[in-house]
Amino acid sequence: MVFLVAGSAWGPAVGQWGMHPNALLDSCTVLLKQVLRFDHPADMVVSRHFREQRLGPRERATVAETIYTVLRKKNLFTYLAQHGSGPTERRLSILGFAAERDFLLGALTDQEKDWLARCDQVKPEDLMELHRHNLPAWLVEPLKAQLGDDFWPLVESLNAPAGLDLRVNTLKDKRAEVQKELAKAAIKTVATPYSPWGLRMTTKPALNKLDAFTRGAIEVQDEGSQLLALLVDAKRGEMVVDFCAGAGGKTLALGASMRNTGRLYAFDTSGHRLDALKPRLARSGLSNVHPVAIAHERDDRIKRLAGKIDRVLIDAPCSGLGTLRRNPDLKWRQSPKAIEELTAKQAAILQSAARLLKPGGRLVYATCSVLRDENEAIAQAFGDANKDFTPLEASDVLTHLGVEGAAKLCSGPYLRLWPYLHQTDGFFAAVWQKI
Ligand SMILES: C[S@@+](CC[C@H](N)C(=O)[O-])C[C@H]1O[C@@H](n2cnc3c(N)ncnc32)[C@H](O)[C@@H]1O
Repeated sequence: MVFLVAGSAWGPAVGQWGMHPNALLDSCTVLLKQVLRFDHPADMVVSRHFREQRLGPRERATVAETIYTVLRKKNLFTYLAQHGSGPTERRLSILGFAAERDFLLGALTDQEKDWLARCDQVKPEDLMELHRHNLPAWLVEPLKAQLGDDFWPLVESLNAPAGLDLRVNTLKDKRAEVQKELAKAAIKTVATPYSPWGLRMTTKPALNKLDAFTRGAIEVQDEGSQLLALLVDAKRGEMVVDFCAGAGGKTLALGASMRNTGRLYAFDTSGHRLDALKPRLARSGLSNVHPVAIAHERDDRIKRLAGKIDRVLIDAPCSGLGTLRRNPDLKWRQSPKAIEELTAKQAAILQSAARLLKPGGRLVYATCSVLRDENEAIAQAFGDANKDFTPLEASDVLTHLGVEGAAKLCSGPYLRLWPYLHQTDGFFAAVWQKI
């Protein structure tokens, strides 16, 4: 049957196993039970499990991919699991088990084998829509209304694993040189089609021991994220604010774009996330970055900088629904109420951060959500209420920066990236100039 994943493109390689299949299936079952409580992000729960359990790299890859496959296909697998026997989480783990079928069969009872063979006979056309799109009901209507015929291509892309992009730190090296260096370490990459800083990998090797990584020449960053930083077009000697800097993915790109000159404030309400920026900053060679933990978006420190800043990026807290390829648990952890709270927060942050800009300055509002409520609706309301901000066409900005085919990345005045069209996560950005 087409739904079961027995080793995906990113799954573990064929070879010797260090564990009996039943022990591995048990490990998946125990972990899945914890993940499906949805009280913490899945990646955190998986990492904790790996710290507590001794598993080899291949077994870890299988367990992680099994969990993520179940999260991606939860509606379908829950439906199929109704008809089997034994604990639900074990049946879900069997359906998502990310290794060769023969290995899995070594762990199954005769009853389970029969049930799995029956699952294999199920055809997509026999299934209800909810078992094919694997989305929560509340998310289906807004996406269908927005996407029309593109709903199914989007769903398929969101339910597939994501690739892996690197950003080359151009303060340290040129992209072509880093590409050659990686090729010598047998890591094949291609230049990203739109970002001038990006390399797309065709495999997922461990990077953190590579010299290019430890000397700060590369960072893992989706091409879409790179394009958000590019839209800011931060220049030498400027005063720039990354308002929701988090662990600094975009801060590092902005700092390099400023050639390590001027002053770049990295604000965030989470001191913990800003702490994660520090080792990345140390590797990057940037000394123009000033991380500041703020209490909220109206913090006094923001008032003091009002009217003084050349460029502000707001990479707003959002539902993350554009990143379902990497974080499939988010579709189960978000809710209409959470989106409503987020949109209120997004509007408040945008309004407050806009005060920082000096006349002629540039404001970029961005999210990694695919929902209109978090994107166009926020940008539209801000534009209507702030006539001292002129909207800029994102495609003009990117074309001016040398991005070929920039119009294909945009919808109306906005940047709108989609996994099924651009092989990036789903991203949105709106750009204004302060009059
Ligand atoms: C999308 S994440 C940022 C990701 C980051 N820019 C990157 O590229 O890695 C949003 C961030 O907004 C922060 N945040 C939430 N509320 C905020 C507020 N009122 N003011 C500033 N930052 C806030 C969160 O802590 C979170 O780190």
